[in-house]
Amino acid sequence: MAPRVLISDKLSEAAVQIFRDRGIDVDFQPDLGKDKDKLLEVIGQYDGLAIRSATKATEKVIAAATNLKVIGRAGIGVDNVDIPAASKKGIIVMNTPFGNMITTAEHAVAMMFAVARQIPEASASTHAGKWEKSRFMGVELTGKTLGVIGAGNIGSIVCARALGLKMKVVAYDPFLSEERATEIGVEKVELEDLLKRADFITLHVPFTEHTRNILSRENLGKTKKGVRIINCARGGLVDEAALADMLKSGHIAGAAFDVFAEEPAKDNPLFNLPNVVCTPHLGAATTEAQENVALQVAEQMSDYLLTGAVQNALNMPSVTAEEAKIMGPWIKLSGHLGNFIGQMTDEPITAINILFDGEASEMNLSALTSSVVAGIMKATSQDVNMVSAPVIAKERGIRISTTKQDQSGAFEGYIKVTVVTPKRERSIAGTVFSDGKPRFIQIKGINIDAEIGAHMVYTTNKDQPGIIGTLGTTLGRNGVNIANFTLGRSAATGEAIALLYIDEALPAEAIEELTGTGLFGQVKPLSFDI
Ligand SMILES: NC(=O)c1ccc[n+]([C@@H]2O[C@H](COP(=O)([O-])OP(=O)(O)OC[C@H]3O[C@@H](n4cnc5c(N)ncnc54)[C@H](O)[C@@H]3O)[C@@H](O)[C@H]2O)c1
Ligand SMILES: O=C(O)[C@H](O)COP(=O)(O)O
Repeated sequence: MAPRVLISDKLSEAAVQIFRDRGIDVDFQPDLGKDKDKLLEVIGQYDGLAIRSATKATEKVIAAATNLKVIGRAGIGVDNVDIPAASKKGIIVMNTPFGNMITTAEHAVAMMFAVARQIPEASASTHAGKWEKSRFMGVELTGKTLGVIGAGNIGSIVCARALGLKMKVVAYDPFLSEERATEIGVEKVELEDLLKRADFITLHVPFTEHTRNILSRENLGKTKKGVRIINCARGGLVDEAALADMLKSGHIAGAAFDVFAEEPAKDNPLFNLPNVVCTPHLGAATTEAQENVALQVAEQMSDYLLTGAVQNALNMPSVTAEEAKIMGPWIKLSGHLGNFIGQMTDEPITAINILFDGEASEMNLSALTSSVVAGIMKATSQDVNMVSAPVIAKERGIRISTTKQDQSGAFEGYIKVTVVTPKRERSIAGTVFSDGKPRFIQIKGINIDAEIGAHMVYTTNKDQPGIIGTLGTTLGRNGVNIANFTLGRSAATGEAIALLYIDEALPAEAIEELTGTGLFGQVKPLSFDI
């Protein structure tokens, strides 16, 4: 059955066409996101949810989304999505980080001009037939200092435009390197310095616990008299009440805001103050940007739902469609290795160490690691996947470490997983043969060559004659057909292991019989999601 996607915000209809062309069953209901109850009622039917900022993908919505695999944000900000809740449920959250950045940067620059020359008020006055030529005295931008808070995708475009306008640009961004600052032609400064020096301040940071109220009353008080403030990033970055007070006192000369602490903004301290320019979150509202983000989100969501390729996800490493094809068998192998250990382990796991050798070490290790961890967790919970497993592991305090090497002799590459519990360490290694089939090649340091089947049995015993016969006759007597039988032994410890791939699950009677012989240390039935 084709995957089903709900578009619950006003996306360009270009997205609908992409989904249809890719064979996805799409429901375009652009106003549904505003109706919380309706969204809760229908969300369970969909594999994908495509949104902008009006739909709130809250914990409650995510809990009701019993089939949801991906949330696609046609835009940048994902503060309307409960990402931890989505991750825990194994739902990928992706955005389109580049599709509207130029448009939004242009809006910030337009707002800077608007507030410098009081264009909206002058326009309203002229429309009213007043011709107030002497009322609207502005300031030039040339030679003025622009303080940019956050020099990422949008901030750095604003910097480039401002330099073109012959402004001096200083940027505060703790994650901006000196090299990058030089490359984009700005002076990297501390926030205090920016506040003191800027004639215009523009914000381009995400809304996080660190950036909330970054322009607090205290920080606004440190600004240069006559400063103008532009916010086209997120509401909540500036203390609106403090800003209103300082606009009234004349310390701050103007403000241009596209985003507000509460949206839709109906009643805001900044409304109706002179020289405050407001737009209703229009930063991304151009035909070009809306086409870009709609096309991108539809392509990304379709790729994920149809091929497993992951692009621009916020809670999962990226895997291209090409990588997904090449890595497919290795991702399967990683899952099986994890799942073997998960099924063998009945104590709390404290650490997972993964060694990637040769060919495997050149792949997307984050994706392979997530698959190992998901495989381990799947042994105890069916609902876990590559998105949720690392989150659950972190919650349980499991340390995950990875190592790369290139030493394989017999194989082009392999993966070895070692799991540590308070009592012991357990390890298994596997590879992918040229036929694309994953194999187990080592358990407990003992070499084997085992095909992986849906039903298997793992046994350990003292290396002595008669074991193969006992296994064969017991399984035969219980009507179990053996598809593949692999043995391995350690000369050092005198221990032997067997891994059997069988046609159906091992009945309890067979396990009892084998255990009753006293020949086996362990008789463990296993199952794998092939
Ligand atoms: N108004 C709109 O319609 C609209 C449209 C698109 C994006 N946005 C918003 O614009 C903002 C910027 O988007 P972007 O795509 O440039 O993001 P980005 O991730 O590319 O850049 C954000 C920058 O902020 C920096 N940063 C993070 N924490 C910081 C801190 N505490 N202090 C200073 N800098 C910090 C980061 O290092 C990064 O360089 C986001 O809030 C986004 O939601 C708004
Ligand atoms: O984060 C974004 O991409 C912008 O805030 C745009 O939001 P919108 O899609 O609701 O216009």
